[in-house]
Amino acid sequence: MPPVWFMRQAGRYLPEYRALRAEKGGFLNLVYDSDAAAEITLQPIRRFGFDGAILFSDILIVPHAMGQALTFTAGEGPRLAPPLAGARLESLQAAPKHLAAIYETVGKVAAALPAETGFLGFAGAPWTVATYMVAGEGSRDQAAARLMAYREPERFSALIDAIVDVTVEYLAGQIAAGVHAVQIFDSWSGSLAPQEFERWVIAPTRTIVERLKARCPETPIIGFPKGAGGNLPRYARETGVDAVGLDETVDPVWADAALPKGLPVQGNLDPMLLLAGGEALPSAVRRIREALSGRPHIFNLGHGIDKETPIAHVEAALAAIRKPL
Ligand SMILES: Cc1c2[nH]c(c1CCC(=O)O)Cc1[nH]c(c(CCC(=O)O)c1C)Cc1[nH]c(c(CCC(=O)O)c1C)Cc1[nH]c(c(C)c1CCC(=O)O)C2
Repeated sequence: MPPVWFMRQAGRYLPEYRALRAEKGGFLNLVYDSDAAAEITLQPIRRFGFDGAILFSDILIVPHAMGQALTFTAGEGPRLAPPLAGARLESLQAAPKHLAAIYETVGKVAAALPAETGFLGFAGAPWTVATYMVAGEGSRDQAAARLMAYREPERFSALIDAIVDVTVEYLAGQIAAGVHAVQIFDSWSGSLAPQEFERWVIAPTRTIVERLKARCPETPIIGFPKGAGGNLPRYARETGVDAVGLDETVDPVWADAALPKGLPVQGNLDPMLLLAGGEALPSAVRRIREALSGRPHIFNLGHGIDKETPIAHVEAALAAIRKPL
């Protein structure tokens, strides 16, 4: 049976998360309160016995540490101010002061986790983080960052380099504090033309992997280039990541044939099917497991769990994942 965890397993579909969030008054208060963040990291482990815990935090903590103001307003999504499209990059700093609380959370979780549970740290990939930093908010097509990359490639490159530097320190800090593996989320890798994918997804990811491997050679790195599609084999071969995450649009039979033999993969149940539930759920779980049975496979969703997902559907999926094939 494959080990299993779910992206966004610590979050709003859990009543115990919503209760703590209401008590503490907002998402960022939870992230920077290491007791609360450790508790939330552990909630899905207690309830479901996932094989992996993922640190409760957010990819936008890095831009926050670099000096952008970060707010999460209910119903609006995250905001970073000022947006970098118009601001001076010189205003950015590699200020680790925001990151100390995160390492404290890691230490608390590491001390409390059952011995058999893996512990994942994470960061956003430079491209995805830059899309938020440049626009100051989420966007459908990442137009602001794509434009900046074409119009001002040197300035954009300096931004990517700055994010790479902080991300290497941040991931090494999480590892030193006790995570066992790290995942690099490139949620918007699907919005780039091929050469741009090479330059802004593959190259900076490879730099992070090389620099992290030099410092923490034993720690596995999972790359998750969401939406990469046909670029996945190239990403797998050229970045040096130890495992690749597949989003729900990837046919696992194709991925098994196209990806390097023996490379561990993670994924890729559709979070919408988990939300819908029903008979199709166990059969989809089975198809994914069968397709990936010839290589190391970490079962996961193709993207984060939807906040409306019923607990019973998570339990049904886990039963199917834990059943012998
Ligand atoms: C793009 C991105 C973000 N954050 C993240 C990504 C990459 C993965 C992906 O593509 O989903 C990653 C992330 N965000 C969160 C985690 C925690 C660990 C986990 O359980 O997976 C992780 C790994 C908590 C969170 N991050 C956020 C919440 C919801 C906060 C709340 O309202 O309680 C949680 C639990 C908020 C967030 N954070 C972000 C957005 C766009 C939003 C608002 C939209 C949304 O709510 O889904 C940025």
